[in-house]
Amino acid sequence: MSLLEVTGVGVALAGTSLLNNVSLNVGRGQVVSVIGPNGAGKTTLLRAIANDLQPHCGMVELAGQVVASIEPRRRARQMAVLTQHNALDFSFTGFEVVSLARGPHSTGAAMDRRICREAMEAMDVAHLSERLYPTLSGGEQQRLQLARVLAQIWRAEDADGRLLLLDEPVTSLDIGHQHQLMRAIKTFAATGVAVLMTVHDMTLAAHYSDTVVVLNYGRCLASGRPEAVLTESLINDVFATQVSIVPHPQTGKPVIVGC
Ligand SMILES: Nc1ncnc2c1ncn2[C@@H]1O[C@H](COP(=O)(O)OP(=O)(O)OP(=O)(O)O)[C@@H](O)[C@H]1O
Repeated sequence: MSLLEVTGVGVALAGTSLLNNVSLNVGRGQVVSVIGPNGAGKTTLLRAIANDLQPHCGMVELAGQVVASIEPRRRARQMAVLTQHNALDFSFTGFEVVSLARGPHSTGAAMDRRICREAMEAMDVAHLSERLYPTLSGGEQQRLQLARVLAQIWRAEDADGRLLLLDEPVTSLDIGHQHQLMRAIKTFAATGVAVLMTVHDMTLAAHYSDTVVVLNYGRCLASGRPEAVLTESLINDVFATQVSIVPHPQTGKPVIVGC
């Protein structure tokens, strides 16, 4: 059984169907990327999984338990969510922002500080500890928020069955930090965490994901290994564009080139 099991989920808001019969699985240690055009339903899917939206049908289970039925504080030790918008106008320091993640835990101040420092090092933001959050650049804020969600589910011994949900985590990041972040996510997943993220850059998704899920008009169109799913015909159809796919010179993984 996979750690995250989404089965036949449907979501409707304001009389409009936003997700229709969506199913997917993410196992421990796996990285799964959801791709699709603007408005396809990617954020809605993450919100339904995080219990932020109530599906009108279907089921979301984490480690065999219906997510909506998990006690909220326990759920916060198991599941961390990076949303697209993380506005914060308080003059918190970088370290204080990351420390917010340890609220659901009772691991003690010394351990919490250590975990926050380790998560900040993983996201290359240790040097921003004393900086005031509102004074940071967009990319620096993004990486700090990433450190916060990692710190929330950092240790396997704090929760059985950890899930990381990331909505467009590489937005605002330069190419160096995009790859550094994706490598850090892979390393983190390897500690037994299931990772589900939305990504617009299909080349990045192909390079770092075990599975790619294609969503359009709230429906799951394809799911599988990146090399199998990311074909020119599927991308051209779904995104109404013309792309070429060439193998990466070192890894052989698909590189998607728009024109
Ligand atoms: N509260 C709401 N009421 C009505 N429609 C909504 C609501 N929230 C989202 N939608 C619509 O649902 C659709 C899916 O939105 P969603 O944010 O999930 O798309 P997305 O795939 O994440 O898009 P993007 O790539 O642009 O971030 C969009 O057409 C959006 O306008």
